[in-house]
Amino acid sequence: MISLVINPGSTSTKVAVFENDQELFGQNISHPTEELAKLSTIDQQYQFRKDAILHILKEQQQDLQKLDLIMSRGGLLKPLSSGVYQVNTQMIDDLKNSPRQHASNLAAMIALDIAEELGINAYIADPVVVDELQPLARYSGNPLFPRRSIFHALNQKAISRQYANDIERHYEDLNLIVVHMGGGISVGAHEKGQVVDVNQALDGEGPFSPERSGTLPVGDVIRTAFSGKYSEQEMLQMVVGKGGMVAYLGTNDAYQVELNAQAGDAKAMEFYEAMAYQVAKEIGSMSTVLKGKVDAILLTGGLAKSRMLTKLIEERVAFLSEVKCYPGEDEMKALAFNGMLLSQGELEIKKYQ
Ligand SMILES: Nc1ncnc2c1ncn2[C@@H]1O[C@H](COP(=O)(O)OP(=O)(O)OP(=O)(O)O)[C@@H](O)[C@H]1O
Ligand SMILES: CCCC(=O)O
Repeated sequence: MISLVINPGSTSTKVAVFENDQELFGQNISHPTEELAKLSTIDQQYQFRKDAILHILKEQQQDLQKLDLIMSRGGLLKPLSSGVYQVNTQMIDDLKNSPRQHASNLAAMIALDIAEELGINAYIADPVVVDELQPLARYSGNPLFPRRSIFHALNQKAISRQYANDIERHYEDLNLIVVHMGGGISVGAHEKGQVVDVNQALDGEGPFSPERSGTLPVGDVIRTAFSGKYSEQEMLQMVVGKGGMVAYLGTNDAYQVELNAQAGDAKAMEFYEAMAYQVAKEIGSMSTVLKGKVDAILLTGGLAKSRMLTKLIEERVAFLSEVKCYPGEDEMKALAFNGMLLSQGELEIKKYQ
């Protein structure tokens, strides 16, 4: 079974071709801040990402006719249970009308477009809106603003299962704190296979990240929003896209910031320390959700490739439990794996409605 896997992230587009769960070809296309800043509408983003994917496939002489199905990362749909869903027109309508924009909204649209041309099906798995929050986690502080579950569900679940497999236990028997650190950063409390609490990692709360502000002092934000100096769009961009590292240092490239820090740039170094500090605080907070019963803390995502960052985090949270790093993300393999199970009839296809 041959699958095409596509995953538009906030700072990159990943594309791969798998035979069952073995990667035949894979490429991570990075998108610098300046390049993304030119694309203001969802249509422009859609065309840009689709062109990037088709260009790479052509350049690598990948034969699209041999594909059996397309797996893609899910977007900002309504809250859903964990699983695999066939892309349908209802899903595309909801993605197009989503009140929040996010790169992952494009995945199913691009997947369906390519799939229809080839006469095959497209699916999403564990979208960012997987919601397993416990009732107490839904309180914010005002009933107008319930807390929501928007996070890197696909990678957090895949890494958790990989860890469980590594220690020969079942995911459903473990309490884990999983930290995905990419363009956005999510910290999930996994209690016996359910993500019972997680920061709303898109435009809600939690640590700042390469391109997001995370939690901000809310009174100051309201006063700034009503100051007349900024449009709604500009305020939202302060939170997603132009927040965090982009706001402080003007780039979403943490690797470059790390090189600068190592070369003696004190501002870059302090920024890195502050990012680790905020991530560690969020981990501490999630440890109380699990009442201190934490089997392991798992660090994953592009930023987990940085030994410097993971060491800074580890030195603050190692007292809680073992800390393990799974650098990069396993989202592509997780999507391909779901595709393989589907083709073998071992997985239920959920209907999006
Ligand atoms: N070796 C490294 N050291 C430090 N940072 C790194 C390294 N490799 C990648 N990064 C950083 O990781 C970030 C990208 O991570 P990732 O690819 O997981 O994000 P994404 O997929 O675009 O976004 P998201 O995961 O939120 O959907 C970038 O800031 C990149 O510079
Ligand atoms: C939080 C939603 C997923 C992402 O940041 O890319």
